[in-house]
Amino acid sequence: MATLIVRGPDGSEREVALVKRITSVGRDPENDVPVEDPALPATALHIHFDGKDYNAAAHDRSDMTVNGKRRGAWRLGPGDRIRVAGTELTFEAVARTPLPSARPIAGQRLQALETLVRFSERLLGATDLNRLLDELMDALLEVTHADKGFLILLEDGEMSVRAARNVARETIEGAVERVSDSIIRRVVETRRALVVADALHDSEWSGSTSVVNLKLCSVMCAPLMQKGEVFGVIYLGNDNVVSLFDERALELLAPFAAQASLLVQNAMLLDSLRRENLSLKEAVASRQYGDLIGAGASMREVYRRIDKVAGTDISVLVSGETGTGKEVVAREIHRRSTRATGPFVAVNCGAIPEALLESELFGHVKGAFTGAVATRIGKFQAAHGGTLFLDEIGDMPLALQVKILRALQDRAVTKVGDNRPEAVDLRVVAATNRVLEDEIRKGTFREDLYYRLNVVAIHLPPLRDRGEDVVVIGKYFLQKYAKEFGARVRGFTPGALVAMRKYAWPGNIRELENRVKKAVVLADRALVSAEDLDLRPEILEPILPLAQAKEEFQKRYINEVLERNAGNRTKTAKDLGVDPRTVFRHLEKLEAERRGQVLPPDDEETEA
Ligand SMILES: Nc1ncnc2c1ncn2[C@@H]1O[C@H](COP(=O)(O)OP(=O)(O)OP(=O)(O)O)[C@@H](O)[C@H]1O
Repeated sequence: MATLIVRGPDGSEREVALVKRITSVGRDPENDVPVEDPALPATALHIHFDGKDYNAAAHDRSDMTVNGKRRGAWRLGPGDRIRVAGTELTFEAVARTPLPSARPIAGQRLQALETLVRFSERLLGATDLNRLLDELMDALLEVTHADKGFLILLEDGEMSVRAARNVARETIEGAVERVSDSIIRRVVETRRALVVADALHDSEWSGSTSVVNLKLCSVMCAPLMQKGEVFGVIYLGNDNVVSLFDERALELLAPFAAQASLLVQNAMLLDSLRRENLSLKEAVASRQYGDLIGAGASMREVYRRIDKVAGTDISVLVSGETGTGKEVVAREIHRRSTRATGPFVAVNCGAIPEALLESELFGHVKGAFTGAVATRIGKFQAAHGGTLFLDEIGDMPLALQVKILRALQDRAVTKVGDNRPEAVDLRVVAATNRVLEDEIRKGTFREDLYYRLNVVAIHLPPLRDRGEDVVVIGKYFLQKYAKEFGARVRGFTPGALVAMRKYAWPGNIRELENRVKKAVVLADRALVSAEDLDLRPEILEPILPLAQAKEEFQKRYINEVLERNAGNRTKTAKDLGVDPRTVFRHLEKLEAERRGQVLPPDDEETEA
């Protein structure tokens, strides 16, 4: 490294290393080389290093001589003597005495640790990964005195510059092209930090992209590691000072990089969770209708019907297998109706013993039967001004069906043991998982009541026929219960998603909810697996006779294509390369199945 021997007018002598690109000499203490010489101008000259040579230039026409001759500017060679006023400077291409480190490291370790603690504290409040990384780089520039810093992450083998900062705490534009570089490659390959003292003159690195593009003199690069793997690097440089970094500076950087690795990994995990959360929220929001989640064609048809009937007082009959959301639909109708501020009263007709059902529905007067110690109103009166939800209406005994029909026709009910009818103003939504038409045929359900309740029918498809909705609803429950139980679970494994799509879900959404809830409580990993959901291969794919398996597949496949085509039968037939009558026939069969009927086999099927 080049040096200047500085001799003052009093004969004192000292050696100064030329570590900067431009070194100023003068009387003013602000200069890089201040000299106590009253005759010397405030700044007398500059020595400029152009990457190859050192050039002296007189400042403001000051009287400068080199080797006894007056010069305005001069390319310096070994032993050249510069004189201004009473000061003499001798240029040496190499240091005469070993120089102390360019920057004293003592005390910096403490400063670095303090900065690290401050940074860690900031992490606790950090909400955004990009800002956090910028803060990390700013802290590192402060500690190491680098004037440029880059945090580069390796994602899927690709380098991406996640933070690029200069001392002014500004983002360096176009950083990717500037640093994609052999120095980084070396650090990634060796997994070891690297210091380059005088990069412009180091034959190994002087051609590297970053050194050329950023005109770097000093470079220090350390890996960010997790479980022995490099996932990024911290790259620091200075374009002004050579030999800024040495082994001791590396020692300073090492704990910082180790801690930063943890912090960055954590922050990245948090960031990905936040992003996943947000996209799930968006997905749920775009697939949500009140408390109902799902946006497949069949559910969109359900929403359309709810929209149509909600504002009226029309009776609605909701049908669907157990756990498909019939009560949620009833509540949604109520919530969107003009009765929303009134009560919503649910009665499970199948769960109440027959002897108690009448009094439960219509109330009783004191002494009406043994145990009737006080007069009580029934569910009909409780629902006055609101909506009465009659769940499992198919389980209602015939005798009571007559009374319900009368109450709905007369808009009045009479308590058990009383003979004074009371007016009630309510809307009825009934639900059933039975096929009521069959019950009528069997004589267990009254046709007149059926028509009274079934002014508009809403059918809820089973979960297995709702396509991708099963995943969206599953993720919604996962998120909900992870939050409720403070669990660290953040998603499903790909295997779990496949299993969820394959499984038949006999208990529908209630079963999905229960399985996910249990998995969230018990899971000890971030991702819930098919095993956590108790979806073992044997319950996913029961072995069927080939003909039945073919039929099942065909049914599912046509449903899927129909779903993709938003229910358009002609397009579905065209896509499947079949006659439209095949699709119509398929839908007829589904409808018959829903009613529990069996259609005669087609010619095609008979042949098969
Ligand atoms: N589309 C949906 N999105 C989110 N949650 C749903 C959806 N459908 C149903 N659920 C939830 O599934 C569970 C079962 O729903 P609900 O009780 O309404 O079903 P049901 O058809 O009335 O059942 P049952 O016939 O057994 O009375 C509830 O916890 C409900 O909140």
